[in-house]
Amino acid sequence: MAQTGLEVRQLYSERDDRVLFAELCFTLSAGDVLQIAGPNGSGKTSLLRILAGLSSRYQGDILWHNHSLEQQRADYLQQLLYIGHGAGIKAALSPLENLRWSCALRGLPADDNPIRSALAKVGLRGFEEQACYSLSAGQQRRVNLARLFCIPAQLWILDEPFTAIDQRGVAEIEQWISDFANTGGAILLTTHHRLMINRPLRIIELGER
Ligand SMILES: Nc1ncnc2c1ncn2[C@@H]1O[C@H](COP(=O)(O)OP(=O)(O)OP(=O)(O)O)[C@@H](O)[C@H]1O
Repeated sequence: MAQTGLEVRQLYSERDDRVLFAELCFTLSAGDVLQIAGPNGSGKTSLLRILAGLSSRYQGDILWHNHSLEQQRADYLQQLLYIGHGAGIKAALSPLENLRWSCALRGLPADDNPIRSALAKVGLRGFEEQACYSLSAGQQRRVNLARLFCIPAQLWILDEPFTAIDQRGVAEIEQWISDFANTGGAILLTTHHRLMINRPLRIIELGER
């Protein structure tokens, strides 16, 4: 049976005296894909930032492999790959340099080969050493997404991964999500796009009235 990865119990968060979500409960195990849906401003990014350990604006419990996040924050962050909805890169650096930083921050060995492969996988072969400010919005997004392929993780948390991505790229990302889940990864994501993946998809709707 799949090990319970992430468990959220009775999560509550508010912003400016407005409740974003309350009594939110779910589990996310190996192979699961969970979409957080809801209208603009309903709290999707807020929830993902909480689960990525970037915000403490919540009440309730978050468990990773049955232990509270506080007890094993370092281990959790090492197993987690969070891609926020911003570009998430340094514009003055090249894709290669950006990813070297990301890998170094994760304590991965300095080796350009997996980084170059990751950049090729996201369609950036030939752009490895060009400053990111000279890349298009979609290409910059792809630099950030390349982290999916050079940083090992058990859990992907992806905030609007399809932003600025062309139609073919959208289908590719859907395939990456399916592949990651098929190999035992767990994925939590937000998107306004109707996901087409060959895995069972669970959806939690925030801001339901
Ligand atoms: N930095 C901030 N300061 C003050 N309020 C904020 C901040 N970030 C978000 N909020 C508020 O929190 C609420 C939830 O925002 P959040 O970004 O989580 O929504 P969302 O569901 O991700 O929206 P979208 O679909 O537009 O990305 C909104 O009402 C927003 O105004």
